[in-house]
Amino acid sequence: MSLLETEDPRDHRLALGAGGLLHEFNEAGVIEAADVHVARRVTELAGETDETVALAVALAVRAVRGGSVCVDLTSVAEDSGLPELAWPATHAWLAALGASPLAGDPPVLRLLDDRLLYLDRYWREEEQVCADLLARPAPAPLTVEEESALEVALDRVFAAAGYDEQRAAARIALAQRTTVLTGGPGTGKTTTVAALLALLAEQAERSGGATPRIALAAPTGKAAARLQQAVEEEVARLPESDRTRLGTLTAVTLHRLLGPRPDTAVRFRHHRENRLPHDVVVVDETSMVSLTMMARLLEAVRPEARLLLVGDPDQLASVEAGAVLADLVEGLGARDDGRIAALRTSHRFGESIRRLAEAVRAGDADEAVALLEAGGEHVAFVSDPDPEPRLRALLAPRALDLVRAAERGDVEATLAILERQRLLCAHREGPHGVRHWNRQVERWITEETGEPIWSTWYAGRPLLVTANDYGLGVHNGDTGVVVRRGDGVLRAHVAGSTRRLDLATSRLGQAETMHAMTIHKSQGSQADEVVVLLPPPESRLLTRELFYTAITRARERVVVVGGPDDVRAAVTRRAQRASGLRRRLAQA
Ligand SMILES: Nc1ncnc2c1ncn2[C@@H]1O[C@H](COP(=O)(O)OP(=O)(O)OP(=O)(O)O)[C@@H](O)[C@H]1O
Repeated sequence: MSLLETEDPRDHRLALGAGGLLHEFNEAGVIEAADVHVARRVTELAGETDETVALAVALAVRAVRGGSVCVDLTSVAEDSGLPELAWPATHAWLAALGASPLAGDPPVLRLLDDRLLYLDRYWREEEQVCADLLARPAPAPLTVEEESALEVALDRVFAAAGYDEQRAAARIALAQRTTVLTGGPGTGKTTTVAALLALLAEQAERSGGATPRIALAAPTGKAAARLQQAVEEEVARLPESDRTRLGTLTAVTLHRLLGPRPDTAVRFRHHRENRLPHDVVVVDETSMVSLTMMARLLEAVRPEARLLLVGDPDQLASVEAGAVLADLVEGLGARDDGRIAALRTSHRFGESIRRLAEAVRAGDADEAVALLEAGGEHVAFVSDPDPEPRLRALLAPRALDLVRAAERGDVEATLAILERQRLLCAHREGPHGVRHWNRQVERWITEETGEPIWSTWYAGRPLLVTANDYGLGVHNGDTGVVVRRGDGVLRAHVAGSTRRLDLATSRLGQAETMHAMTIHKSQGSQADEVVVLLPPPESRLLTRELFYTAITRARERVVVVGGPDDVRAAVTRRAQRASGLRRRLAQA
């Protein structure tokens, strides 16, 4: 079977008129029409006639589409699953690339280590991220008095027993300008952040400085809202002196922090010449940050500001190219001058969810299947050949509760019901996809209420915002629900990153129904119960990172729907992303 299943000669993924190597690789499904077009255009403009170079350009473009920032020319034939194609010999290929005008000045293509081929933009972004990170100066070591004051302060902010791991993480973070704080769900990352902010505020006060300006940010509106709520809860547990020092903290999206510009989506108001004013910048859910966004963030943060990058490197990487958090953990972790602050003990999950997540993270398929089959209060496995009846029993009651509360006009109740459960799918389309299951849930609602759903907008329709609209104050990833107002009019209530919004349905341009959502879109959010619908083993989307991300969205219970083979395939397949960042960071 070819990679893109391009048996149909009219397939849009086949480039018309492509000849030679490009044609062969396009037809085999390794590259798509768009890759071919870019490769032909770029080589034509440069006067490059070597078709192995054109193929390399097409592969570099394809790599970015797949989330990698570069392509490894030494392994691409093997990785493609089609080594029998006419792949150029690596040595000759590298020589052709080295001699190509595309590698000239200004370069279009860049090679790292005679192995990794980049489009220039990503090469430069990687280089910049590496240079900016390593250029951040270490803070001055603490004096003896400061050390003993810190001990007292640590005893205060981590007053109870059982916080040794977090204490150690806070100490690492205080000794560095940039800290990567990692940990799975519920390992106390936010608790550590709150304590650390209190320690920094106290240090500033002790040294006679002003209260530090703190920025809290996350890649999506939903993640920012969660961050804000979690930090508020953890700050509320601190002694009054610390609470007073910290004041009110507000979390925003990274886009908002950097200042969006109407003319471009990849540049911001804050940059190297107009830095962010903050003394401390905390970024949560860093696994979702792309290479481009990390480059923009690092050039905007003042070199002497504290930067705390928080996240779980085992989760899915960003939608756009890069696997920055995992690269930072490995790259900085390999250096003598940068320490990763890692939290490992979960304080929130029921033991069974934690063990399942750990088995998946570690790639232990037997253990994952055994835990699912054993089941329990917090974990359930639906492996029936036709799961629909069990899914209906699981999902229809919540959907109906939503409709009833929305018809009553009870906004608080509908938004709370929304948080109770999520149906997560790997795909958008097909029998295991979001679209199919959204329709299915709507069908169940109709069957149970006897009232057909005629319109896109109905009371109890759960919403997922799919684009930022700064005018309205809604962000991609915000969730909401349609509620009937007292006068009968339907209104869209969206839980935005900083506030609730009550909008006319006609104003909410880009929103989808959210009875089901993709695992990718669920990143950065959680629900009490998560129902994960696994696609069949051959699905290329089904990876360990995807499955781990889905499971760890659950606060109290996870239901996995699929067969043992689907689970095994998910645990075994890795989401590989090519990048040179970890190598650059480790060796610079
Ligand atoms: N050392 C500890 N002992 C007991 N409970 C703790 C400890 N650390 C944190 N907690 C509690 O565990 C819960 C999870 O902590 P926290 O929110 O800080 O984790 P997190 O890593 O930020 O989670 P997530 O990434 O899932 O949001 C919170 O209710 C917190 O109060």
